[in-house]
Amino acid sequence: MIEAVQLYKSFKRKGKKGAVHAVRDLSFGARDGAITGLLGPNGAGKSTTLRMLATLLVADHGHAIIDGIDTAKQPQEVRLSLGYLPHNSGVYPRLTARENIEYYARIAGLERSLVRSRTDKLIELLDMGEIEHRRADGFSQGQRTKIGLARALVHEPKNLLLDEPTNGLDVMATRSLRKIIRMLRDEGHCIIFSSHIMQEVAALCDHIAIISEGTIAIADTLPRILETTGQSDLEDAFVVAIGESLEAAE
Ligand SMILES: Nc1ncnc2c1ncn2[C@@H]1O[C@H](COP(=O)(O)OP(=O)(O)OP(=O)(O)O)[C@@H](O)[C@H]1O
Repeated sequence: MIEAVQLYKSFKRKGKKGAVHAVRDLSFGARDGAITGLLGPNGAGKSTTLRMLATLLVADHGHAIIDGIDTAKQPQEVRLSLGYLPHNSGVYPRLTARENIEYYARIAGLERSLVRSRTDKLIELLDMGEIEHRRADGFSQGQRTKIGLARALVHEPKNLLLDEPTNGLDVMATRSLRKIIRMLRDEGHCIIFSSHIMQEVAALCDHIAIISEGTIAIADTLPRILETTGQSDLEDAFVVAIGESLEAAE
């Protein structure tokens, strides 16, 4: 279970007055055994929110609670139960694809035999055989995303935070990813993924949190979001929810 409670995060602007209010008064929850989609336009605050949940950024105000633990107070403990795919996939260019994954598996404390078997499994699942022994320097966006995903998944974490996980993936890799995410959901994992792709979120998510200008415009199941906004598809509902949220903020 992941809860964001009234999170705020601002960034100072170098050499300028004022700050960018990336996230403001943002609250939502993500259940275990469910896929929660964080859906929002460019610059809405999705990555900033995920980075706070992943303990990489400290909120100015508010709390992020993961399985009852406050991420600001016990970040090390929280990290043990987290898999995180950052927006830029965070790949080490001098390591091969396999080395990138195995390195994370070792950091997560997996035994040597598990490091090998889990890495083998993910390389097969994500169809990475051809790049397994190549250095990541120069990899395409999709190839980097696959490494980032494998690293997020290798220790089979209870909670998964995926920042635009289909970024650069081809059709087959996207299908494999959906299969993996659904399988993990059915095993009881708590999964949050960010996206600005409506079809992807509508197809995969049990719960959707629409974010606009750093705050949650609406968070609910797809049928209830359609009902509340009086629309018949997610794209129209998204436009209505964001418009209402901006009006309320004025
Ligand atoms: N380190 C930073 N320094 C300054 N501004 C930042 C920083 N990180 C994020 N921002 C700003 O905060 C706002 C939210 O950014 P964020 O990356 O969280 O949005 P996003 O919803 O993930 O966007 P996208 O879909 O384009 O990736 C943006 O205006 C962005 O420019």
